[in-house]
Amino acid sequence: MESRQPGSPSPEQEALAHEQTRVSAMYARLDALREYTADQLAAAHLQDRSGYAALVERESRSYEQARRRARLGAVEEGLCFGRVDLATDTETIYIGRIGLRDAEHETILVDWRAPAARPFYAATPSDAAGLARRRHLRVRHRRVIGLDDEVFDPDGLTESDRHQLVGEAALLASLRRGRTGRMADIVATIQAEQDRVIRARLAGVLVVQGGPGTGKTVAALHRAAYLLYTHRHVLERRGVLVVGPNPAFLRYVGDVLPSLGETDVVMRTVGELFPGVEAREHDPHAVARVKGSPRMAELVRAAVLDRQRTPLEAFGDDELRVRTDAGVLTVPAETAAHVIATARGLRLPHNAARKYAVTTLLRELARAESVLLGRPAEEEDLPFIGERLWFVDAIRAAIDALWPPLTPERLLAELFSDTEALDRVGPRAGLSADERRALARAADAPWTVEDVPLLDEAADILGYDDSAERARERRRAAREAEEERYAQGVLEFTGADDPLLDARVLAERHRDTGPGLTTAERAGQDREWTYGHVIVDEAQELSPMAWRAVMRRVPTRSLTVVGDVAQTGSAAGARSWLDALEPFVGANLHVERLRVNYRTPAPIMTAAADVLRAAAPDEEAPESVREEGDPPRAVRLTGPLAESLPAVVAEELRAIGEGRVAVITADRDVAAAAAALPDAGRPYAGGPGRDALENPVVVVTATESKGLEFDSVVVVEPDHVWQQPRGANDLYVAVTRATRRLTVAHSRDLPGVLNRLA
Ligand SMILES: Nc1ncnc2c1ncn2[C@@H]1O[C@H](COP(=O)(O)OP(=O)(O)OP(=O)(O)O)[C@@H](O)[C@H]1O
Repeated sequence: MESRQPGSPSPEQEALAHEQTRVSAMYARLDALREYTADQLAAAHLQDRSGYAALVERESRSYEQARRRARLGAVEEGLCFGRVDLATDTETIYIGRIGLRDAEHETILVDWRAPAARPFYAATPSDAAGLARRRHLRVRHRRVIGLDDEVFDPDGLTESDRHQLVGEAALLASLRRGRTGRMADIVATIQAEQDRVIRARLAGVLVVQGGPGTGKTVAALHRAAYLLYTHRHVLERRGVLVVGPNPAFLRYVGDVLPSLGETDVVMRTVGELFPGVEAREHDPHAVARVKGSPRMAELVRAAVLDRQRTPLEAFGDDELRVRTDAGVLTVPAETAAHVIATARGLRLPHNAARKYAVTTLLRELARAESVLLGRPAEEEDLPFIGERLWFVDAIRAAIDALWPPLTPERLLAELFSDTEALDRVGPRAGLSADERRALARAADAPWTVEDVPLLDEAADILGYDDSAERARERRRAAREAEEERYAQGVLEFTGADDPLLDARVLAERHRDTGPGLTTAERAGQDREWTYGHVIVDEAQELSPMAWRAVMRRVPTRSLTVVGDVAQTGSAAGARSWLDALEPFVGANLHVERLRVNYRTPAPIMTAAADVLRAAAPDEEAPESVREEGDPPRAVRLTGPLAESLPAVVAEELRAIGEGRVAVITADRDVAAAAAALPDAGRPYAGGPGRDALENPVVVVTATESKGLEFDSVVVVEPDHVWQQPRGANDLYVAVTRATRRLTVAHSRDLPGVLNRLA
């Protein structure tokens, strides 16, 4: 063994000092860049505003500088977290949240998404990816406080030694941290199987199937950041959409992308996909099953056809008769029926075909009027007379009865609140009497999450009356083309060769939408926006109708679909990925499986695996990365929850110290549990703006707990969860939310699948 002089630094101290020098240089460079960006931003603001060219140039500069400043601001903590030493030469590469070059343009830090950073994530003991060593740097407030090395040079290492080295220290340290109620990024510890998911190609459908805690969500979010970095030119303009299961979940994961410096992502629940409607409540299971069925597309189509009527269908009279001041105007039966049949045959959206129906019927009514008044009119005068007749209320009402202007909201509200209409239309979509009854509701009932895909479907079939808008649109397009040509000139003139900025982006940014509106904001407000890529999380919950709404937003079918068919809780959710996606993409799926559970320690996962066998016998339980942990326990509750539950929760709070406890219940018990714990957070009761998930104690139903995690979980009355419509799946979700401790608290007998805990 080498001897050291007393007081001289140990090899580890030397290594730390060496890395500190490098890291300090990176922060110095970061500070310099921040200062430079702030100066540039100030200069851009001071620029002369007069004239279009000056305005465009100013916009271009300040937008870009503001964006750069936001990125530089987001990377303070953990700027650099890794280093690789290549086996072939002496090169070392430092990996961080962003790439940095020093004043001489030498690379001092490589962005984690760049190809050069790949070996840091891809290297495993069996495939070193060209590395001699991988080093994790632990840096807190700009100080290097620790290093973990993995040596890939196999000489001198036994097989078991090598296995122990696989990034464990850094990974386990990060997994052991108490939960904060917000998901954090994992750039420093992405594992090889996750890296494959993150860097998969942009085109096509990637399905990521994995058990609870395998990092599907976190990998999907890193994939969004990776895609935006790698394909920025395509994706910046079209944006990326992330669809998540509920607002609390989106809030829970909402920090991850900004911490990676990415803000051009739209995050929505299915209930928010239709602009103007924000649905949060779900329909009961039986109703949700009907509304999610693909037959609903037929129903919506049939409902629209049902609103396109001949006079016989609308008034029970085969002639169209309208009483006006001049007398009764009559359109003969055959003519009226022909107009409606022709309008139907146009195969245009309902509101577009309406234009034909209205003008033609007005012309026929004008003809009837001229006959009635004994003033024969020339054929070419009829449209003008028709235009005048349009202002006669009775005429407008009669035409609306034959072919009304319809919004999606009006169509569905009128259909669902009219049992006769449901009975007329339902059978055409193959709905049974029971299913039709399930759809019936009051006209003013609030929209549910399950209604949103139906509204979207209706919008697609209805189109909207857009004649005035189209004329405006034509004028605007001409103006915009002119502005774009101008912006191109400005860019060439100013030599701003930023790949993030092209003439269209620049011109768009300058237009009436105002410079503040980002791609994400514009996309979020526009129902017909199509995205460059869509990521669907907890995708097993989507019904066939919800998939139709999602697919409409990504005609290129560039999708990442993330979920676990063993956790499906919703009535019309998926039991197999192929079944769910085949109608849209055929068998063209690339499936990646994640098999390691980073959340739940092995003792809890063993109990959960018993539940999984009932929920999805074909799925394998993921293997826990943490072997050790407190064994799950069962506690008998005596008396009402208000008396028995607080003590159990207090004990858990004591046991975990810093961290969060979740009380997870069946739907029927959630109110009683929340009442028993008045200080607990109820993330779903107070709307999305509240930070209830950050409360030390949270009360949620099993369904609401999907995608979330807590240090300690108390499942109350598991038998009630078990008895829910997809109870086995719900219970599986509930028992896999804990990172450290699991308790089942019960007064009724435990369901058999939890016998291990009895
Ligand atoms: N490579 C990693 N490094 C550090 N933490 C990780 C890593 N992978 C996953 N985790 C952590 O494991 C936990 C579970 O991840 P995540 O929520 O993404 O899993 P999931 O597969 O979506 O789970 P579920 O299906 O239960 O919702 C998170 O706290 C996440 O940060």
